Amino acid sequence: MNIALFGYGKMGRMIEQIAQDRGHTIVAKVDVDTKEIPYHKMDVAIDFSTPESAFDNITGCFEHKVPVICGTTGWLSNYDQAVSICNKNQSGFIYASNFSLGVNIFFELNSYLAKMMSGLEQYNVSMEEIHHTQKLDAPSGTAITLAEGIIAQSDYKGWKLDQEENNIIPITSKREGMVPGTHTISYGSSVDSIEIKHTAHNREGFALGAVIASEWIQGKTGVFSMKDVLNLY
Ligand SMILES: NC(=O)C1=CN([C@@H]2O[C@H](COP(=O)(O)OP(=O)(O)OC[C@H]3O[C@@H](n4cnc5c(N)ncnc54)[C@H](OP(=O)(O)O)[C@@H]3O)[C@@H](O)[C@H]2O)C=CC1
Ligand SMILES: O=C(O)C1=N[C@H](C(=O)O)C[C@H](O)C1
Repeated sequence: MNIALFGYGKMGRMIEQIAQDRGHTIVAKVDVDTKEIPYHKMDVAIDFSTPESAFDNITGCFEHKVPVICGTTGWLSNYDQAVSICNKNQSGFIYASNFSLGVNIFFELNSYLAKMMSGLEQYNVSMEEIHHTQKLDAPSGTAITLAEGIIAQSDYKGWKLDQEENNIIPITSKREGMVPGTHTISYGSSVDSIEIKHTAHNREGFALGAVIASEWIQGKTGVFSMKDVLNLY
């Protein structure tokens, strides 16, 4: 498979390594200075760039019918527009706030726990995410997906960063050293607490998931999620 990398930073480099190990070829590394983007060479584009550049990168690919796997976070106010450009051009698209198998299992666990806890008024939920100091967005995309998972199963109406309000999930974002990504969800009452936590030890899981998604989307048109790729129940 011929892969183009949009963004060749920490994730782009890790994806290159894993993709080559799985027999794929990197045909382009696109960054802000790239003058001519060789869409005709690409079977798939993988975007791990920046919140500011992701939308233009992705939609440029759709206009050339190149399917896109996007892991960039912090640009989702334009997600619906990206979906309609994908559909209009009969291209393929998977966005995931987190491509790792472990986090996608954690998403399911989070929904299940939220369903069990809904209606138990003695418990309040809160979330903490910790990432490296170079991260541009807060809260993390993964924390937003986790909050959306809780909201779908409960009476919580939304989430807010560093703010306690009725029916709102408070999210705390910490930036420390080189932390690849740690997410904790806590339900607290006056007598006890329940916590679930996912800790990434490195970026390999994210990168492998993105390459597996790229393999999966070959020959497909439409908009999919990692749930489709991993076939989790
Ligand atoms: N979904 C998931 O599983 C994961 C998502 N992420 C997300 O992926 C994104 C990238 O993360 P990470 O690799 O750690 O970040 P990095 O900052 O290490 O890499 C981003 C790269 O994008 C480049 N870039 C800047 N502008 C453009 C442009 N217009 N087109 C293409 N590339 C551009 C940057 O170049 P320069 O440095 O020259 O500006 C940089 O090399 C983030 O949004 C992060 O949250 C990260 C890990 C997992
Ligand atoms: O920026 C990162 O590093 C990460 N970003 C994603 C997010 O915002 O959730 C995924 C992972 O946690 C690492």
